[in-house]
Amino acid sequence: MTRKELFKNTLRKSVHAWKLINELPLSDDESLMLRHFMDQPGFLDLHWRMFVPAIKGQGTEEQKQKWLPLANKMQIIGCYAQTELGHGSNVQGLETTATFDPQTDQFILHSPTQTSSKWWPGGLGKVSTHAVIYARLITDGKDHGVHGFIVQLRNMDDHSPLPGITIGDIGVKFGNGAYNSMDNGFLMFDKFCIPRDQMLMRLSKVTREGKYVPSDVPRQLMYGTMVSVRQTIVSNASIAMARAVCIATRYSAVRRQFGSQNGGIETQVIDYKTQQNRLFPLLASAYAFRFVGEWLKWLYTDVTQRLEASDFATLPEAHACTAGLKSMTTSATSDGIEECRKLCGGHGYLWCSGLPELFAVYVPACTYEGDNVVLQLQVARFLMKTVSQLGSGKAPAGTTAYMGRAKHLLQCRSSIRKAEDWLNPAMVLETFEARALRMAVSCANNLSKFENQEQGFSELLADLVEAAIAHCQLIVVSKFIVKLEGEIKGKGVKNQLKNLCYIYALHLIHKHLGDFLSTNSITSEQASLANHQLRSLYTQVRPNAVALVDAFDYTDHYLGSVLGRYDGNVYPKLFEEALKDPLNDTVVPDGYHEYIRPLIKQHLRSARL
Ligand SMILES: CCCCC/C=C\C/C=C\C/C=C\C/C=C\C/C=C\CCC(=O)SCCNC(=O)CCNC(=O)[C@H](O)C(C)(C)COP(=O)(O)OP(=O)(O)OC[C@H]1O[C@@H](n2cnc3c(N)ncnc32)[C@H](O)[C@@H]1OP(=O)(O)O
Ligand SMILES: Cc1cc2nc3c(=O)[nH]c(=O)nc-3n(C[C@H](O)[C@H](O)[C@H](O)COP(=O)(O)OP(=O)(O)OC[C@H]3O[C@@H](n4cnc5c(N)ncnc54)[C@H](O)[C@@H]3O)c2cc1C
Repeated sequence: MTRKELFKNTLRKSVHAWKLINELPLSDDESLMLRHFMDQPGFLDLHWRMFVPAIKGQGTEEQKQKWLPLANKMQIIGCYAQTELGHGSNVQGLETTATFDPQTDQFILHSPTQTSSKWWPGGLGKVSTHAVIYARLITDGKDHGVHGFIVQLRNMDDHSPLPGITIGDIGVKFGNGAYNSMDNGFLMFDKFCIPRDQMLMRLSKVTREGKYVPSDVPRQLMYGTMVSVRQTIVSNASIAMARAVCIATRYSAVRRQFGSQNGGIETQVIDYKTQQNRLFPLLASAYAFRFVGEWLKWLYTDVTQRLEASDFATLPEAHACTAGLKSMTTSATSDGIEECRKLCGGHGYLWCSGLPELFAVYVPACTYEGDNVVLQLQVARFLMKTVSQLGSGKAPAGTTAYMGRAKHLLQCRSSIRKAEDWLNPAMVLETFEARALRMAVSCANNLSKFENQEQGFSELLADLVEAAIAHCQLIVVSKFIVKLEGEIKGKGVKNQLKNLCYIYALHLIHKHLGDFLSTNSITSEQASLANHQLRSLYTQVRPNAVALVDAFDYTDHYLGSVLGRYDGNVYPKLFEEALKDPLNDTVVPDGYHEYIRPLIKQHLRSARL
């Protein structure tokens, strides 16, 4: 499809989905499933996942009563317009202004520079009638920083932009199809006025007289919508990873190369240890991200309930966990999808493998909802704060509880003696805890050598990100282990999940061996025992690998992959797909008479001479 056709088709699908949700009707969870099966980014994502939650989280009761019924019935369509051409990560650096005018009781929204243009918001370019806009609030000449406002963008009769608003699509993005179904947009305000009651005022307020009343709750609650979406992105990572792994695993069982003597049957590529060493950790990651996603959903629900009761104690941890896990899982999933493409050899590069489009649509997850490095630095700040408070009497809680055992973890030596010890949950956990704590403490020690903490932080950014990643990996491993300790129906299933859990943990040890050795969390002998155990786990997973991806229960239609077909009938179907290509509509291609024939004839003439 052309971009215009793709966009229009996405509108058609979205509206059809909305009709089904209402007619059947579907619950929230079922609607989310429908979104997965629709399998295309579109304006509904931003309306439901960001616009509505922003009003719910930051609006007053009156604002919610006014706007939510309209939004819930989709009588208005909204998006989340925060990022600007000049600033995305640095939210405090946004330039759009919202200046209160006491004469008219309105805010005047203005884009003072080109870099202040809103740039990227999904659904903004062509669809949304409304947006939650983030802009600097100015009253009486004083800048109070960034706040949210509900703004109507387009005329409700003919969809034209309202006077004072310039709006459009930012252009084609990475890949053919992929995220191009979405109208990511730009927007400029030219002294555009909105009534005062359209500032989202649950947190802070501007009175009729123009007095700014600051929030009596943490201002970070303004970032709540991002926390909520980051949490869902972790579960989505599992879905995308599982999809790629399903394709690569099934195809690896079908594909045969080498290994035959005297023309006998060749080896299935899945039987090569190198293939297993690349594939099975990804299979394990798909399960690991699902379990950590379930846990994160619980954490998010818990913090939301606490916030409603004005208990803000767990907000920093919820922020660190959502930011860090969003970052870690999306980076691993993007890399994993690309690895799956390579695991499928040349055919993985074909569009009909399903992997190129999956990669193209998935990879912006490393950037949207917070650049992955920027988010790990938030985790690092949280960790540095936690380390600095050790010994102050305030015991670390939640995912940093292990730091409360700093004395032991800083000096303990791993008691792994034989390969099977690497299947001991307590020993594995302690190894990850020791590594994470030692990396964090080492950063904190290095930071303390700087007179200026911020300067030290800047200098040590790369080390801090590594420490943050180590902490996030510990969370994923620990939540997998907790899952195993819970109720799992069927001993066989439990055994398989156990294998995957230890593959996940041991492959991380192998991948980040430098961290584990340099922090003395393990010795090189213990590392080689881990490798030995990993190989043995691969052998145990091998007979069940296809069943473990079948368990994701993806239909062929959803997978959209010739290589990942359930029936394994890959080769005839590759031919069928090839023959569908428009280039094969004619035997002699368009352009033959114009370019190829004259070229060949010229050679023939010169040959005769
Ligand atoms: C192929 C398969 C896919 C299947 C998909 C299927 C279905 C999908 C279904 C649904 C889709 C679901 C979701 C997708 C929907 C939409 C996604 C699409 C588009 C994405 C939209 C966006 O990108 S919106 C824009 C997002 N922008 C960002 O994320 C900006 C990143 N920057 C920031 O967040 C912040 O500015 C910052 C955190 C980097 C720094 O903030 P700053 O104010 O400067 O703060 P600091 O000084 O550093 O810290 C101050 C203080 O605040 C704490 N803090 C910061 N953030 C938060 C927070 N969010 N919550 C709580 N606390 C926070 C920080 O820790 C500091 O604390 P201390 O003072 O105590 O240290
Ligand atoms: C597909 C897609 C959809 C989007 N949808 C929306 C939307 O609906 N609404 C919306 O408001 N926004 C949206 N965005 C914007 C998105 O949220 C931002 O692009 C994202 O937050 C990253 O910000 P940035 O582009 O400013 O990156 P930058 O911050 O400019 O990042 C550039 C580089 O600088 C590095 N960097 C930046 N700051 C630091 C630092 N402090 N320390 C170390 N390194 C640093 C980053 O790691 C990165 O390598 C979308 C983006 C994409 C790609």
